[in-house]
Amino acid sequence: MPAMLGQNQYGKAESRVVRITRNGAVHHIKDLNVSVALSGDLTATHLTGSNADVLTTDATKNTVFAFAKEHGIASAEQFGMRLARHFVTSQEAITTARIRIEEYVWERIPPSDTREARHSFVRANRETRTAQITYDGERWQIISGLTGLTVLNSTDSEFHGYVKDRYTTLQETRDRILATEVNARWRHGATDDAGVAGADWDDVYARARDCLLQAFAETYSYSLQQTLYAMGTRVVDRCPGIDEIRLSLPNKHHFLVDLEPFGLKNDNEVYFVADRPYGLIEATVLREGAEAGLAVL
Ligand SMILES: O=c1[nH]c(=O)c2[nH]c(=O)[nH]c2[nH]1
Repeated sequence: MPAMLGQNQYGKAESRVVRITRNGAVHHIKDLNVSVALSGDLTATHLTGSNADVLTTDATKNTVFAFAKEHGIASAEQFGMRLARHFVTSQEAITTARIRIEEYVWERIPPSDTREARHSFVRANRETRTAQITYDGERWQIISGLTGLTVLNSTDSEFHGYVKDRYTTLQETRDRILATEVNARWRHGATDDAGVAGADWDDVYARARDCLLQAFAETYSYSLQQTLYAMGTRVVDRCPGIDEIRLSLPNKHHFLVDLEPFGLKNDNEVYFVADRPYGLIEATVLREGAEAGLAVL
């Protein structure tokens, strides 16, 4: 029996689109991972190599970004329906469109004072809390921390004035998204039995976490390095039990999508989220006079 073509589909998987809607100074964010799969009468392209009925996967990705600009994202369901309808009704060969969407939910970071929460967010799934305890029969070393605390500022971040060598292509920016996944380890200063006996570890954790979030939200940033230092300093200043903190912050780059080819203006609204490579910014912040004791993460 000769071979024959069975079920087939194609499209662009995992377009990461972030749509910011600006309501004055108060911003709203939608963050989706969109996968498009189209099917229909695509026998010719598989059997003969003719691409006459092939809408490129590149165009399906562009449609996701252009629709985010033109129509906004009210809900993943509504956005997916709009896309699916578009592909099926605009392409004669396409009879079925399957749009899979993961939505990453963001919550506002509450300010430490009475100001309104405007443009700083924390990813809704909780981080992982970590602890490392070392004891030699006399002295304790307690290192606590967290990984995977994902945060984003949709404005109040600039990056310019850096070295421009032969290989520098990055454009300077006065308004960008600053996003990172906070990985932190902090060392408690008390090392004897008396010092650790009364410690409320949950309370210290909650305070350190709050300090990290609030410093991230409240720092007008000229680099992730500067934001990192502000976050570490806030922890050392406000948590008297903590002598040292090491932060490892991947820069989760959000690039503006060029919508000009579709006759659309991108007014800092539609971003492409790159997952790799990423900048990795790391530093330790120490209480003055304390000895460095944290190994590099
Ligand atoms: O905050 C930043 N720091 C950098 O060192 C850097 N390098 C880069 O390409 N983008 C950024 N952003």
